[in-house]
Amino acid sequence: MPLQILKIIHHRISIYTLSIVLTFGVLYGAGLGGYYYYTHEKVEDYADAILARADSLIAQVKLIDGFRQEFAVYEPCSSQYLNALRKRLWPYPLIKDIAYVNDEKIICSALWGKLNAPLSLNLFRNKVNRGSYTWVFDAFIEEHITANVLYTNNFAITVSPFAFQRFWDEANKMDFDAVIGDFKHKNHFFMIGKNTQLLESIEHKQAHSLLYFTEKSCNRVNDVCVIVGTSLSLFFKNNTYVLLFLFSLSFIIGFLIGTLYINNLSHKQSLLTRLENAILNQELHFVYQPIYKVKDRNITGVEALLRWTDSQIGYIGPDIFIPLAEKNGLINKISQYVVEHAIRQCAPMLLNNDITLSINVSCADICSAEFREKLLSTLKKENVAGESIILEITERQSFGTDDIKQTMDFFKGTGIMFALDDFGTGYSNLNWLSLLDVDEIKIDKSITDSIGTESINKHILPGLIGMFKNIPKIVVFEGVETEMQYQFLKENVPECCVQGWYFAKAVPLSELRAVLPG
Ligand SMILES: Nc1nc2c(ncn2[C@@H]2O[C@@H]3COP(=O)(O)O[C@H]4[C@@H](O)[C@H](n5cnc6c(=O)[nH]c(N)nc65)O[C@@H]4COP(=O)(O)O[C@H]3[C@H]2O)c(=O)[nH]1
Repeated sequence: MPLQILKIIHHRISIYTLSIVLTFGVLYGAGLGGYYYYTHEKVEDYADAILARADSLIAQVKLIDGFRQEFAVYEPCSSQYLNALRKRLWPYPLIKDIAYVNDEKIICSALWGKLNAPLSLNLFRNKVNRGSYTWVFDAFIEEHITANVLYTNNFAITVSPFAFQRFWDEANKMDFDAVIGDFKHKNHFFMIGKNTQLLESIEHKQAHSLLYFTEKSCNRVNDVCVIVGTSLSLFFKNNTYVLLFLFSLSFIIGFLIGTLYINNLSHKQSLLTRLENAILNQELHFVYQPIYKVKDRNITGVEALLRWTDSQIGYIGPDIFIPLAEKNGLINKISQYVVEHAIRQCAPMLLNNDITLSINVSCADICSAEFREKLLSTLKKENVAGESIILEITERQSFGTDDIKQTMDFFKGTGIMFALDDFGTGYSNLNWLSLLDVDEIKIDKSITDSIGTESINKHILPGLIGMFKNIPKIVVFEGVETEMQYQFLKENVPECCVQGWYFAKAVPLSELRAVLPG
């Protein structure tokens, strides 16, 4: 296989690989963002739901506690007492039992009746005093039975072991951990999930984990806070479906982007190759647009404008192929082509008429020795005076003014003139005007367009006109399209020149000869 083809294949594979990898990166990042957002929302909802459950548990405990005086009328642990407890217990699903306590020992309860022996509440995991109440968490009741009990004096309320049961399912499914504690995180009451130790350490800043994030939901009135935490998985918890989906999507999108890029590249390359061939085969041609003195409508010069009609693509405007040539280092060839062909074509016309030929050149070219050589030799060969040529320059390639100044100095003795093109646009402005001693200023069509309109340029225009009156340069207004613009310029800038469709469009040389006297 020829080396060239191998290079192309290698280049294409690199583009596809890069495009797929980048797409995967973007999709992965977006997926991770979405996954984080989803988990975050879930964690928030989870914390809120647990808090709501804790709040209703506290509400139920408070309600039952409020019945204490009602039970006090009966002999403790009598059958009436126990009956009253059972009746009150019935409607509260989060409460398992109500008991009579004496000396921190359960004597009897709604569920167990009178106990054979008092049950001490002194074996527990955690004990928290809250005002006149005491919470005992995981109090030992019997083998394999523990309970969370709130007691005060002679009264104890046992929380249902199922009060937070449903939250365990979600904790297991989503890898959530939750701690229910007081507002200041001093006491932790209930724990849900497998990794609550890590959550507690992170919460108390004893441990750090980048991929573990926490959310809080608190109720200051009940002095309860629910803290939920979960670890983020960089690989979507190794969910093969998600990963496979991401890979496939990245492959498809990356492949499409790669193909689009390659197509675009080859289109540009083919356009460039075509342009190169067009220059080589001398297929580019010119049209010429006359420039008039506004006060008497006499033609003072013509501007050479390059045209390209490709045999396959058709007409391609200079606004497309000139920037393409500038970007790809072909503009010097174009400029030499323009100089050689336009001067040769116009030589007889320039000899027989007192007019100038304006040629568009790139700043980079006029500074090149090759271009200077070509221009001077063509002028000599065609016997055309330097005074007949105006080189139109713009700042499009942001070329340094120092080099241009040097070039202008170089051409000084030759009579060749310089025009600052597109004045008033981003490419050509007052800064350039002050730095370069040009012979002519070409006012951009956007400023001419503002004549008679309310645009900002209209307000700038009077100032510009005042300035042009005081500088000894030829001023050419480009793109004059209407009678009104013409009349305005004739009245306000009678010394200026004009160019535009109102007077004449750019035409082939044969048509131009018809309007010239000589
Ligand atoms: N709407 C409107 N347009 C008007 C009117 N009067 C003239 N024009 C157009 O305005 C452009 C004037 O040329 P430019 O400012 O030098 O701007 C030129 C110049 O920057 C560049 N260009 C054209 N020929 C050459 C060339 O030979 N060499 C280089 N380097 N650039 C060229 O391409 C640009 C566009 O050239 P064109 O498409 O020929 O467009 C020309 C011309 O056809 C008018 O009344 N109304």
